[in-house]
Amino acid sequence: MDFTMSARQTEWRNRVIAFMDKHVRPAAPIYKEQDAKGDRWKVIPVLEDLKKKAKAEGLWNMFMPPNEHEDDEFRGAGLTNLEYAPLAEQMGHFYWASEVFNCSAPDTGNMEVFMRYGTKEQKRQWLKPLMNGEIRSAFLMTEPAVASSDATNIETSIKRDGDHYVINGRKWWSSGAGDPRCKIAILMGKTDPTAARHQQQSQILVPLDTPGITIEKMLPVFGFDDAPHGHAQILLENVRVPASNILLGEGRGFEIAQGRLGPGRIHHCMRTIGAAEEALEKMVKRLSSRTAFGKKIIEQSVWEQRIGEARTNIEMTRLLCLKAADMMDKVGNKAAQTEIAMIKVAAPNVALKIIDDAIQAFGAAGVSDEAGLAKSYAGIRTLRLADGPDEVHNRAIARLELRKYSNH
Ligand SMILES: Cc1cc2nc3c(=O)[nH]c(=O)nc-3n(C[C@H](O)[C@H](O)[C@H](O)COP(=O)(O)OP(=O)(O)OC[C@H]3O[C@@H](n4cnc5c(N)ncnc54)[C@H](O)[C@@H]3O)c2cc1C
Repeated sequence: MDFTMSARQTEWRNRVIAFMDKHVRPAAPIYKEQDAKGDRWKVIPVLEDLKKKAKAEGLWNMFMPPNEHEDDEFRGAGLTNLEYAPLAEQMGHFYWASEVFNCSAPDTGNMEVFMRYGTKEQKRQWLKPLMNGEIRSAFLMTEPAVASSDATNIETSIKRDGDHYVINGRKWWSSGAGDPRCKIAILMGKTDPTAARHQQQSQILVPLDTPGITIEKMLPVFGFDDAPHGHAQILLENVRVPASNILLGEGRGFEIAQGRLGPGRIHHCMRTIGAAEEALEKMVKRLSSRTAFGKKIIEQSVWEQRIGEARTNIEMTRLLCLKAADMMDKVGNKAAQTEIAMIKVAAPNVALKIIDDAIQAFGAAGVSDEAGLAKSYAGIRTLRLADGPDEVHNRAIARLELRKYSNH
């Protein structure tokens, strides 16, 4: 085991840190101001400016793994998961920063789907503008009517009709669908309800301007609308798309879902560690600057305990995250399943405790929008649900653990 960063990793990390310090951090108040002004569902100008700068510096599509298909037309930065991990962590210091580098969800997962499973034509039509940061995308799986953490429950129907498929159903928590640049959705639904459980579902491309699509409402997270990205509830009524929009073929939805979520989950975890670091820094600075009951608040031993635990937990979580990333590179996403599940549960829980302590350290300012902590808490809290709730991942971990002792 070698815990030192490679020269390449260090170089990329330093470049991202320099960009964050020089461009992103100073732009945070501008982002906040532009976000607050006027329409909620709009393009935020400072973000577009930052995207141009990042692209010009080659800090672009860094999440995209080395191109397995050797297709030059669709090549990202070519970093491994292990090389990308520390970069995503840096982006996680601001909830909107990953988009600056064209590394934000759900586009990253969707781009990987196009990369792995799309036809050349589908790649040209959708992957290219996504890679250029010109459009955005959504992933439509979860449904209000069923427990969607078990994806076999998904009910939206996808029926073949001549040269087309016709889609009917209601989706919700379709992240990113509020953005005016969001043009394409990857939808999961049932093509054959009579097939074997894991062969009933398929994934299909649905351009969001197709007739029959209605955004019924946007769903807030603890009162935050997460604009301009947002989370939509979408009704699909007799939505007709060409038969060629099906990905990989009928009944292969689960196979695609498996491929999609490995890297996507771990990107969230890496960014979550960045959010925890940001909260810890704010906590320490705030406590060092205020006095109560005759001494600096930070000198109260309870804060030493909280800060000590926070640092230890961040280090443990980062190591687990890097281990999962390394395994994905070396033995593949499937073999790294348990590590991915472990970090998927650990990262948000660790970060939430730290953010909660930081909120406490700020007093009442912590629960307002003054310190950015309330928004951070709300965002990270959703990660105990999004991409599957903690219980489902713990179940997978526990099952492997039980198997170890099944002979006894
Ligand atoms: C902010 C946010 C963004 C999201 N973005 C997207 C998106 O872009 N696209 C998309 O398709 N979905 C998205 N989701 C939806 C998310 O993936 C689902 O909410 C999640 O999979 C859980 O499904 P559910 O809400 O239907 O909960 P349910 O399946 O109804 O589960 C409810 C609860 O039951 C418990 N539970 C479930 N299974 C077990 C078990 N085996 N053992 C013990 N307890 C269990 C858990 O506590 C779970 O939280 C998003 C969600 C949020 C909050």
